[in-house]
Amino acid sequence: MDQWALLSVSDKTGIVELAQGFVDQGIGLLASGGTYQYLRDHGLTVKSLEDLTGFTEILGGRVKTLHPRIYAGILSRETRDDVNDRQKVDAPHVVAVVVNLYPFEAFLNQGADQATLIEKIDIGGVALIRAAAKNFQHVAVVVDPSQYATVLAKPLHAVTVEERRRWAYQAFNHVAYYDALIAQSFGDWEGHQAELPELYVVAGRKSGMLRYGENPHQRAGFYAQTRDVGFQSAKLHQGKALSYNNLADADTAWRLAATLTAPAAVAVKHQTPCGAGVGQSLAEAYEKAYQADPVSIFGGIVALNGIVDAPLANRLTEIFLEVIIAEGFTDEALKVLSAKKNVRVLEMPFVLPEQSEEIRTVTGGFLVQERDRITVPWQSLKQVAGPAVSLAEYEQDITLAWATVGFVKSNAIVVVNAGMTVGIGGGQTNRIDAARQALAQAGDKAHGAVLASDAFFPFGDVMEEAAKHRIGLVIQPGGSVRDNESIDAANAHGIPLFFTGERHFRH
Ligand SMILES: NC(=O)c1ncn([C@@H]2O[C@H](COP(=O)(O)O)[C@@H](O)[C@H]2O)c1NC=O
Repeated sequence: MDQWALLSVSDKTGIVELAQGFVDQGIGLLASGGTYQYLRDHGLTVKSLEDLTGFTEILGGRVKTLHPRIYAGILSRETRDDVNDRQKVDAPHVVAVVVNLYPFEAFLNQGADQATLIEKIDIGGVALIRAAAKNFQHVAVVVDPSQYATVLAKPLHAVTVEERRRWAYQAFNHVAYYDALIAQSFGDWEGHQAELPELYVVAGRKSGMLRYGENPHQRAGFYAQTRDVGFQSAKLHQGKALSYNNLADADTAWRLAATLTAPAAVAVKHQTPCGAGVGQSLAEAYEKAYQADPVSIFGGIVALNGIVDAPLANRLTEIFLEVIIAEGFTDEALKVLSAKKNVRVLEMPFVLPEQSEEIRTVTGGFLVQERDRITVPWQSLKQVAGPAVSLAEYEQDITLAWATVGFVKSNAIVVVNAGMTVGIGGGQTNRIDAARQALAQAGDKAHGAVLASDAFFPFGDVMEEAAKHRIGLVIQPGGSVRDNESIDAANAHGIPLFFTGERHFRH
């Protein structure tokens, strides 16, 4: 045989057809242990790599294809010296390498333990792929059964060098992704480190192209990350695929609703909450999220951290919502929602990932930070002004106000009354405008309400504004050089003022 294809695959899907295609072209088959057996069992004539090298697979498969005769066969160029070398070691002339790696990712997704995962780290397969991809001028490299149809579309000798380079590109991406998952797992086993790693690797698998990005002229895709739960495992019951903007908005709605433990509903527009409510039931929570701002919620995204039943589904369909996300839906609720074909209905668990990082690009690089986790720091909450007050009485409103303000773009002020956001001021370049916006929206509902600020008050003006609107309690991080202005104003107007000692910018 003049030319050989080397096959070593974990996933045997489609391998017989591919191998038959090579045979039909007069190309001989070389295969590693299990692949060899599989092809033989399917009636193909194949030579085992053990026969070729005279070297038996050892260490339970840890070493099976790592042999100079194999690599000479794959890596030799068509130069006189290389061909001489190849012939000197009696190596075959390999024209195609088909490998798919040990399924490390599948085992990772199943939550396999460390020892199992270590055994799923492919060594020889990666080396075979690298060798063939490096020598793409002369060798075709194939790493995934989804490529087989393309490979079989024409005889191997008719494949152009550009096509082989494209396959090599896929192969190097494949190996890089594979290794990134391994590196991330080792990082996870290290546990929390004081420093972020010197080299930061991001691995994503495209779970589908998005129709477009933020605007129709921008290309976009959603890449799922193995370690993160969330939207990749969400079940879309109905409606078109989510768009780029839908996903970004849905993330804010879902994260805020998942931050709250009481039954909660959150409405979001443009990555900013426009209404949020908590209550005894999900229906009550939604009513509040809706009443918070019945104008902005239209065409928005609503997340509900519980099970939606038919009456709630009916209420939800009274206005147009782009996306409804919930922990679950009863069958009757799904039936009700199915009448509104355009509404995307998404089911997913409301559990925030334990450990996760956020990445944002800037020109020339990317920024990495731990995700902000927002909970009221009850232990360190310090009253710094105003009359004594029972925190238990305000617990629900403080919790909602503090969580919501952490999800509103800075500068952010949120006013909450009776488990409902009555005023949200955000995305302002100064704090007093954010306060004025929130308080104007709250109107009479500001009376006795909780006002939360994502960062400290730089002046006493926000307290003065809060007093004008008869706010009941103020919670803010504190830490300004002019904290005394706010403390004096709170004392003068008899408003309890609490410092959290912790801020929650969102830019
Ligand atoms: N150690 C080696 O020399 C080696 N060479 C190839 N493999 C992998 O073994 C698998 C195929 O093995 P088999 O043909 O025995 O079923 C493939 O996933 C291939 O990537 C190896 N296994 C792990 O590294």
